[in-house]
Order: sequence, then structure tokens, then C-alpha cells
Amino acid sequence: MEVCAARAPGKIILAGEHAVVHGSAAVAAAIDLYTRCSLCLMPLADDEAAATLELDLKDPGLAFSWPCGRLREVLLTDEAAGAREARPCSPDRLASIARLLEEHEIPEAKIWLSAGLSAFLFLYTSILGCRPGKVTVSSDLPMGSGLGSSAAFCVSMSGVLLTAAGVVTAVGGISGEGMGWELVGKDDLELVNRWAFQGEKIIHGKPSGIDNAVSTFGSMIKFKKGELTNLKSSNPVKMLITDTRVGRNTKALVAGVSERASRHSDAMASVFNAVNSISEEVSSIVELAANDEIAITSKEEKLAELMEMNQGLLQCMGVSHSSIETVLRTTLKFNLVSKLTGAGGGGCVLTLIPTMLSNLVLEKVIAELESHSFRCFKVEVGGQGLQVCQGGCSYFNGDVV
Ligand SMILES: Nc1ncnc2c1ncn2[C@@H]1O[C@H](COP(=O)(O)OP(=O)(O)OP(=O)(O)O)[C@@H](O)[C@H]1O
Ligand SMILES: C[C@@](O)(CCO)CC(=O)[O-]
Ligand SMILES: [Mg+2]
Repeated sequence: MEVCAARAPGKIILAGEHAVVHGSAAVAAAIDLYTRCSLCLMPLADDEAAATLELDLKDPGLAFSWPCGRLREVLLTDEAAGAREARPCSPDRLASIARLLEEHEIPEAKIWLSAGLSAFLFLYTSILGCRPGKVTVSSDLPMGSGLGSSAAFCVSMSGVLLTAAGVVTAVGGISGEGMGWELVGKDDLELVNRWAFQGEKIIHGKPSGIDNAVSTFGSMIKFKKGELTNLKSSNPVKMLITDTRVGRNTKALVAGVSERASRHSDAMASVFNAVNSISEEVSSIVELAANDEIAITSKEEKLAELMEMNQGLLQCMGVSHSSIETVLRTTLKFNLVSKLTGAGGGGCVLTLIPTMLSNLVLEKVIAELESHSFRCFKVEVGGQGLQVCQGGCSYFNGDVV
């Protein structure tokens, strides 16, 4: 029994969501909330008929199992066609995967999981073929809330599968972490990112690639038309995240913005252009070295103003929501600026926390937000991307410990 694991972070988008799908720049950063995937690869069984592929999703609390023979029969494939090159999922293959999913009873209330399950079956069978194994997924991220849970799912999944395939290797430990998590080299990260993007396409329809890129490479990045620039910041920005707990679906929201753009092409082109300028300005402010209090305060004031402008443009795109407006009004009472993050339509909102804000006031803001049944997260921004644990990781009851 061969065990390996991978973890990949969620993200926040400081500026540019949606517009980035239409070619504008956006700025995003990794956060210290992770999705973990572990894989226990079974030896090729003597008893062929008993071999299965199992998936245990801890967060929705659902488990699935497919006989390997059935996978071979429906997908008309056995061996993986080569993990070193990321291939898109063809419409025929997606239809075959849908047939495999129909054979499982997914509760109606959790039907939104189907897209993630399709991405899983595509990634597993493309990278490892129809080999027997057990994959377990658990996450700190709320699902479908704007913190990039789909990207963290696809990146950690691609990471663990490519590690098991022997294509991705760990390059060294992370100091201060006792869990055996190791970093991955740049070329391997590029490959993981390309596979994860193919998975995101199944979940999102038309992703820009920013979410999988920041989850894979970590740090804070500017992203435009597939090009990524690392942003170096001497004073990391502090953000409070509020999850409105209003469920939404990124694929539908992205499609809604594209439909509005086709109805009002000139007006929306101007909106996307304005967002591009905001993201460019945010990325240069983030990189400004600020060594004294006045400089930090003016940097934060500029960021707050740009976030406010970006939120107004997201309203123009039709992706705000009454719950998001409630967060904006609540934080404004404390002179704090907020904007939605991710696809909007509910989900999560970012609030800029100025360095000079006292903990007492911050706790009051959180208490008032939580009185609306929202959930607040204090996160570290700009940390590591994908990490893997190759052999040597302890495996207990489906979880890597
Ligand atoms: N831990 C997980 N277990 C199972 N499926 C998951 C998990 N995390 C994400 N998913 C899949 O991803 C889908 C959510 O993706 P979606 O893109 O709508 O939201 P998000 O990625 O959290 O937000 P955003 O794209 O705005 O950052 C879920 O419906 C599910 O299919
Ligand atoms: C809404 C969007 O811009 C960000 C979702 O986190 C979609 C994407 O870029 O793929
Ligand atoms: Mg997503």
C-alpha cells in the first residue's frame, strides 16, 4: 500500500474578479486555509473483480466507489495516456463520466458536488488510469464561497495524483512544520497547475486560471491573460474574511457576467477596462516599500479606495447580493472598507484591516458581523502554494496525520 498526500491553499482576490475572465488584470493571494488530498494506491489485485476506486469526501460527508472494471468499460481506457502533458477533457469523455455519476445516488441537496466529482474522475483516470486506490479529501475552506475551494480541490488532487505517478517530486521540507509537508520545484508546479486548470474547466466552464495559479504557486500574484507576476510586499496587507453563508455557484455567475457583456458590449468593455486600471494600481501599491507609519497609512487609504471602486464595478456586473451589501454597511459603520471576493452572489467578503486598528474594535466588528449569522475568518495572506507528502506520511482512518 503506497500512501502520499498533497495540500493546496485557498485564495482571496484583492481586485479584478470576473474582469480577469475578459482579459483584465487581477490581484490574488494565497491564504492559510487548505484542502488536503491523500491517496492510498492499492496493489493491482489478483482478484480483478474486487478492485475499486474509492473517493471519501469528508466535508460533504459522502463516499463513492467505482469498480475499476466498470471505469474501463465506460471510459474505454485502461492505461493513463501520459501524465506529463495536461490534456483537456473531451465532450465524449465528459459524457461518459456523467454516465458513471448517474449510477450513484447523489442527494438532491448536494447535487452541486457533481462538477467536483466529474473533475475527480477525469483527473484520476487521466493521470493514473483505472488503477485501484482510495482518495480522501478534507478542507478548511467553505465550499462554493469565493475562497477558491474548487481550485484548491483541483490543485491538491492533481498534486497527489502526479506525485503517485512519480512525475512530481518533493524538493524539501518546510521549516517549522512537523507534518512532513514538502515543497515542489517550479517545473513540477507548472505541470500541476496545467492539470488543475483542466479540472477547473470542468467545474467553472470558463475559468481565467487565476484561482488554480495562486493555489499552486502561493504568494501574492498579479494575473493577466494567463501571465503571472509575483508581487513582493514588505508589509503584508491584513484582511478579515466574512462568509455570508449564502451559497452560490461560480460557473453560473461567470456565465451571467458574460451574458451581460454580450448584451452591453461597449459599456461592459469600459467596466472591464476600469477594473484593469484598479488592479494595476493595487499591484503597484502592494509592492511599495512602506517603512514608516505615515507611509503605511497612506498605502492602506489608497488600497481601501481602490477596493471601494472595484466593489462598485462588481455591482455593475450584477454579482453583488443583499448579504454582501449588509457586510459593506456593517463594516462602514466602523469606517472600514469591504468588497466581495471571488465570484460574489453571496459567498465571502473582504474587509481591509488597517494596521492602526485596535484589536478591541476588530473584535466589535466581528461580533456585529456574526450577529447577522455571518462567519468571520482571520487569515494569513500570501503564504505557500502546493505542498506534498511523499511516502513517510502517516495515514490513519483516511486522514493524513
Ligand atoms: N473539499 C471539497 N470536497 C468536494 N468537492 C469540493 C471541495 N471543494 C470544492 N469542491 C467542488 O467545487 C465546487 C465549488 O466550486 P465553486 O467554484 O463554485 O466555488 P469556490 O471555488 O469555492 O469559489 P470561487 O470560485 O468564487 O473562488 C463544489 O460544488 C464542489 O463540486
Ligand atoms: C469569478 C472569477 O474571476 C474568480 C473566481 O474566484 C472566475 C475566474 O477568474 O475564473
Ligand atoms: Mg471556484
